[in-house]
Amino acid sequence: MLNIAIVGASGRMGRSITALAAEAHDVRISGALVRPGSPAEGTRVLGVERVNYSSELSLALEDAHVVLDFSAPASGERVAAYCAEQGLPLLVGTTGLAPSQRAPLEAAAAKTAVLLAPNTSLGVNLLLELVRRTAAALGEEYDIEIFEAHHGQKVDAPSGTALRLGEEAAAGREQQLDSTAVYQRKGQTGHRRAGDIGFSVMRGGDIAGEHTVYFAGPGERLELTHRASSRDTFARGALNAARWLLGQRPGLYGMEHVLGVSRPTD
Ligand SMILES: NC(=O)C1=CN([C@@H]2O[C@H](COP(=O)(O)OP(=O)(O)OC[C@H]3O[C@@H](n4cnc5c(N)ncnc54)[C@H](OP(=O)(O)O)[C@@H]3O)[C@@H](O)[C@H]2O)C=CC1
Ligand SMILES: O=C(O)C1=N[C@H](C(=O)O)C[C@H](O)C1
Repeated sequence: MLNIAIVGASGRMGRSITALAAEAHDVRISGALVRPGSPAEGTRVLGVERVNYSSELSLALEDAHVVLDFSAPASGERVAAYCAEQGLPLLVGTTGLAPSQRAPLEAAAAKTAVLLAPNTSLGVNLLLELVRRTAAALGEEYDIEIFEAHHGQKVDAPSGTALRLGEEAAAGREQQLDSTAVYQRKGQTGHRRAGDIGFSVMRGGDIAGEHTVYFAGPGERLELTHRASSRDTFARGALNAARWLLGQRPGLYGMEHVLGVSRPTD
């Protein structure tokens, strides 16, 4: 039985993972890290088991074989440092990480397996590969724009997935996203600069997650879209990643390693 501890267990993703884990025969939720003072703190009965929902890392993660973090950027460093110290494999699904919040996660990978996955769905991870190849094949004559739509409770923008799609598109053109990304347009913007990668964002309702990459060229437009119809698709991917993480050597991984999707730069 694979013991999984969740950071962010009472959130939307945490609840979805907990529900799917209850249906699986090979995994169980062994603990959950919650914020100090959270109403979720205490002992919960999950199925026939009593599970610690604690703000103490050592209690929340004590029986874990793998840790899944779907919470907020602020908790990442503390969790990653503890996982590194204990040699506990860690999946970070949280998005909206600033570079200074990502660095401690990368540092933890020297001591344990760390999987950074802004999107754990199978479809999006195939889309990343398609986008890189399409950008490489079409070149700069085709303008790239990325659109994403999510529910109104999402707190970061653009989504972590949209940013990864942008990185793949830029890499397909042998460029860096930092030097090509355009996140806002308003007023007298002037002509579109060749090579720009533009982002636009919609928030509303209960949209689980939608991403489209447009390649707009002379006389035609290619659109590659992924639509998640349920959060369960991310939860299923997270459980599969947890199964894969068990026994992995220390290092920094992505979903491409879990899914066996090759990347030209690997
Ligand atoms: N990788 C993927 O495939 C996916 C990633 N995500 C990402 O996962 C993250 C969570 O999304 P979602 O579940 O919708 O968000 P929610 O806001 O529903 O849940 C976040 C949870 O994290 C908890 N939390 C916040 N800060 C801390 C902390 N410092 N320590 C412990 N727990 C904390 C919150 O607790 P409290 O309720 O007390 O505030 C809450 O339970 C987001 O970054 C989102 O973008 C989402 C879907 C898929
Ligand atoms: O917050 C969400 O809901 C989601 N966040 C992830 C992201 O920012 O890319 C993944 C998914 O699209 C849902």
